[in-house]
Amino acid sequence: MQKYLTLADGTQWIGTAFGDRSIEGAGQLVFNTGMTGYQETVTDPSYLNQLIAFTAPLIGNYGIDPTVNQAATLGTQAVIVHELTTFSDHYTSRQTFDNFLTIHHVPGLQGIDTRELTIHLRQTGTQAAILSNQPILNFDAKFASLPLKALTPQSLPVALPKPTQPHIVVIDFGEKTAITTALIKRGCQVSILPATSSLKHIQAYQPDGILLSNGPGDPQQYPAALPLIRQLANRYPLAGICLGHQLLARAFGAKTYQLTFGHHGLNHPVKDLATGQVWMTAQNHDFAVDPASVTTTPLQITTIELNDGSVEGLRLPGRPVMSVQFHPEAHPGPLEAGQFFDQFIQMLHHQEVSANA
Ligand SMILES: NC(=O)CC[C@H](N)C(=O)O
Repeated sequence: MQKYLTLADGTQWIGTAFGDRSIEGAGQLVFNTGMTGYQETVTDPSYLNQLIAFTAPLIGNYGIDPTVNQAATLGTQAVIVHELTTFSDHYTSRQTFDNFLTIHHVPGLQGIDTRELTIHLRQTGTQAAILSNQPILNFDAKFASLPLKALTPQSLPVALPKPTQPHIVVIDFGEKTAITTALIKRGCQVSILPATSSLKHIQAYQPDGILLSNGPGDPQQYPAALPLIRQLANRYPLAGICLGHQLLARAFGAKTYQLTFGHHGLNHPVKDLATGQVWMTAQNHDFAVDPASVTTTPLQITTIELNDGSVEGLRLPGRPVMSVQFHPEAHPGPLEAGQFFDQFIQMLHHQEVSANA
C-alpha cells in the first residue's frame, strides 16, 4: 500500500505504508539524527502531534523492548523511515517496530530518502506536513480534517515522602519516564503532579525540590504556568529540563523563539561556560531561549550549544535554581550529562548552585 508525505510547500514523497496502515497523520515534520533509540524517541511525549523522520538508514533492527518506553501512549502523528527492518532477533525484543506502531495506531512511511528530506527541511525550515493514503488536493483542508492527539497524564503521585529520602515533585508538562528514573536511581522519591496544580497543592506534598519537566509545543502556549514557576523558584530548589528550561526563562522575563529546523538527535555538543567542559548531549527541541533577552532578567546563561551557539543552560544567581535545554536523562542518547541530576541533588541541601552548574 502506498502512502503520501506532503509538505506545506507542496513537495511530496511517495513510499510504502507500515504501522497502522489505515490512519493518516498531520502536524509539524521534524527530523531526528539519532542512529539508535527509535523506541524512546517515538514514545517521548515532547513529539506530540509531530511527524518524525529518521535520518538513520535502517530503523527497527533491534525490535521493541517493553522496558524502555518513555510514556504509555504515543503522541506522534507519524513515523518516516528510509528502510524498515521487519524482523528483530535482539534478545530484549518482544515485537517488531511495525507491530508496535500498529498497536499504538501510528502510521508509518518507509522507502523514501529521509536524508534528502532532511536536506530539504534544513533549507526550508520546519514545516507542516501530512501523511495520507491518497494524494492531497487541498493541503489546508486536509490538515484541518485530521485530529490532533492529546497528552496522557503520567502516573499518579506516590505516597507521602519518607523522611530519609529527598522528595522531588515533578511538574508534568509531558514528562519522560527516564527523568523520574534518573531521580529515583539517585535515591529520590518522586511525585508527579499536573502542570495545572496550585502552589498550595504542591506545598502539601512537602517537596524538597521541584523539577519542571520536558513537554510538547511552543513554550509561549503555557502562560498560565509562569506565575506558578516564579513562586516555586522563590521557595524551593528547582531544576528545569527542555520545556521546563524554556518556561523557567519565560517566567523570569526572557523570550523564546523557534529554531529553523530544531535539534533532534544524540550528538549535540554543549559547552559549560564556567569550566570549558564539553558534553555530548541528547536533544529534542524546536524552540530555544533568546540569549539577548536573558540579559534583561536575573538569569545567567551557563551552557551553550557548540553547533549554533544557542542557549543550553540557565541559573538564577543566589537561588538553587538551574535548567538545561538538553536531556540529561538521555534515553536515548549519551549519559555523560547526567551529572545535572547530581548537581540538582546537591542543591537540595540548599547549597547555592556552583558556578559550573
Ligand atoms: N523536549 C522538550 O521538552 C521540547 C520543548 C519544546 N516543545 C520544544 O520543542 O522546544
